[in-house]
Amino acid sequence: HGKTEPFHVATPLLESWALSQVAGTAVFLKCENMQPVGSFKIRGIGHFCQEMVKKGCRHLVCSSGGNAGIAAAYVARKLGIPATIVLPEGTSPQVVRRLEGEGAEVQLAGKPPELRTHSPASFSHPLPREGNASLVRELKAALGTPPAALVLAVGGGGLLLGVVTGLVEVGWQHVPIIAMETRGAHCLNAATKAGKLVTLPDITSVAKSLGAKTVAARALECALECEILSEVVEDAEAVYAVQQFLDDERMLVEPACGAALAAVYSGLLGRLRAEGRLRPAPAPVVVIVCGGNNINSRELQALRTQLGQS
Ligand SMILES: COC[C@H](NCc1c(COP(=O)(O)O)cnc(C)c1O)C(=O)O
Repeated sequence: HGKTEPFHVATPLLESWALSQVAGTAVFLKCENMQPVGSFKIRGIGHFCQEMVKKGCRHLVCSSGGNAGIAAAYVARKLGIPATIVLPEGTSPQVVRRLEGEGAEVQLAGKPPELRTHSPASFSHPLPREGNASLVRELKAALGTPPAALVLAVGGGGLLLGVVTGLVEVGWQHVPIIAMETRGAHCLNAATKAGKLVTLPDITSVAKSLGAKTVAARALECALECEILSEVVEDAEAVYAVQQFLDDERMLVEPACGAALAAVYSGLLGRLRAEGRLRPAPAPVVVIVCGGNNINSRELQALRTQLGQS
């Protein structure tokens, strides 16, 4: 592997018959769950780590909810340098196992780590968003014409910022973005309502990967400047979407990703069109399936029981 080629793969843009039926419009899925690290994180963190190593970094340290950590550990292994990943208590055992499998040193922190401190997952740095912008270049290559809307999940706003950067780069800056959060991890929505950054007292959503208490300032600026619809779904809707997606497409993703899929499964897309907040267009709606490793069949069952869905 050349040191400068990106570590991410160009993921499939899957036309989903099932989700198109539910949404009543064409829905295409950008399958970032198929990245070698199980989520889109390889695009931003991977690019960031490569640049840091070029600048002489010899040890990657990343505090993470797990997915950014796996991406950093994967890149560190590929580049032949050590990695230390700081994780919150209660991270899924399979994430710890994968990190150790990648050769990383794992440190379990107390509360979910404040991601912005010393982690490449910090959302203020421009490199992760440049990496995430590669996703939109692939969409442009695959679709040619702009989608009717782009649906994505928001934690600290890194994915959102990367997508905005990519849309501007390919001349699709007018494509509406539907920015999905779960209640209890809705730092962007709270900020857009307040017109300024808001720090949530705690993360109470089961979608721990969306667990940034404060959204990146640049993401709030984007939400106020660009055509971004900030929407919040309940944990129950996100977990229901995970289950429906598993049955519809036979792929298992985290509740964080369920938040994006819930734009379809909760009927939100239809409501936005009915309210005229989303122009009905023949063009497809693209949902970014961000993936995530903090889930398995047993954990999904436990979540469904906890939320009274089984
Ligand atoms: C605690 O976790 C923060 C970060 N996950 C972020 C994340 C997001 C949100 O992306 P963001 O908006 O933070 O760029 C969405 N979907 C998935 C599957 C994610 O893992 C991490 O893994 O360290």
